[in-house]
Amino acid sequence: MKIIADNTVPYLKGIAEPFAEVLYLNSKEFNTEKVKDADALIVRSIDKCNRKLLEGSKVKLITTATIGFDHIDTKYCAEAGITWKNAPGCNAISVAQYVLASIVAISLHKNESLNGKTIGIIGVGHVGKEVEKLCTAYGMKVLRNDPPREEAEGRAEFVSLDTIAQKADIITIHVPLTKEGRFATRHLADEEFFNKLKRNPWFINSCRGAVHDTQALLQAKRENKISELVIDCWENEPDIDRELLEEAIIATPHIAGFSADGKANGTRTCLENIGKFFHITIEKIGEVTPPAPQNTIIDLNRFSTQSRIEQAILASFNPTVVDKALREAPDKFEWFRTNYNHPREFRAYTVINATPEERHLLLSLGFNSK
Ligand SMILES: NC(=O)c1ccc[n+]([C@@H]2O[C@H](COP(=O)([O-])OP(=O)(O)OC[C@H]3O[C@@H](n4cnc5c(N)ncnc54)[C@H](O)[C@@H]3O)[C@@H](O)[C@H]2O)c1
Ligand SMILES: O=C(O)[C@H](O)[C@H](O)COP(=O)(O)O
Repeated sequence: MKIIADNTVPYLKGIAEPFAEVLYLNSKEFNTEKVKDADALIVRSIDKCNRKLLEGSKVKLITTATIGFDHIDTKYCAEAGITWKNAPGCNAISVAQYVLASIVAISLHKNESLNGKTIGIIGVGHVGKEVEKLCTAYGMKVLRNDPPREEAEGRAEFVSLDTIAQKADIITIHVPLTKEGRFATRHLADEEFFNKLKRNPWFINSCRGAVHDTQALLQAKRENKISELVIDCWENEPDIDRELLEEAIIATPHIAGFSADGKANGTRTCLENIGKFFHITIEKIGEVTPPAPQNTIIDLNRFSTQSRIEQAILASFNPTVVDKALREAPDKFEWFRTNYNHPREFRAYTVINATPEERHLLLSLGFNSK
């Protein structure tokens, strides 16, 4: 069988070769001619899988190493008899840790405790649930908005978008990008939404850029309806809005889900999908693992007596590092994504010299601690 894989999917090379001919292409090289005799495609969010690419090909399966699948024309796939699969949850913990690290960095910068703040989570699926876990452990109050889940599960656990707008100190969005249907999310955060904000919240978009309306967001920030902005996902990536970059306190090149753990999960899921679909046992799948961090120990005694947990979080992943790089060279948006030094998630670290109280929090955040 023949697989065509994006050559920037990490930890993939050598794993499928024992059972398939594998051709690695960069995103720009994916074209009709190249994919026409492939049985399966392994893709990323930057690889548009639509009629133009697929018509006339013998592709049977598209598997994307991502949670989002707005780059796959699912209607066309249904029409053409092409099965597609994503990797649900693969990098959910990574995104949640990105959100926590970002708000921790802002809280240190502003000298404002997160404890007691209310975070409004819009979209409470794989990512939103992980954000909720971390923020609850951190002593924050959580408001959850998810109309599709509310409709299926009842109202008790959920609030309206208006309630989020009125009551949240921090708003973070974790919905898929959808352009049609009752729950369409394109420009969900628009002028009407921003006009309802009451508490000058911090606003975070680490799902898809088109879920906010850039002009409305800029206006809301300039009118101080939003006090701080964290942007990982942008409209029109990689050609990002430079004014929004200026306004954001943390601006990153769509890397919230880029932990090494999340990337390995995404790759492994793609291989599992191929295995199931074509009835193949993939002997080397166990080799798809993230590398250990250079130093697995975080010693709290290194840090000043205040904010030791916050410093431990930022020692494992600090969004301000990639923020600085992006500001210096916003044209290199995609380059930063391809050449990213994937951090490990909290679970790869053991934090030492914690007090019993600190240890309790560290364990609930997902660190090891002794
Ligand atoms: N920045 C990154 O690196 C990164 C990483 C992972 C995921 N993402 C994005 O985040 C999105 C969410 O990921 P997930 O794993 O939580 O997906 P998911 O499908 O598990 O959850 C999405 C949730 O959003 C809810 N939802 C749908 N429409 C809604 C609406 N109009 N209002 C409120 N809620 C709505 C759904 O009911 C669901 O519970 C992905 O689709 C992807 O686009 C980005
Ligand atoms: O949808 C997802 O999983 C994320 O947005 C993910 O970070 C996209 O990663 P990419 O395919 O662009 O490497």
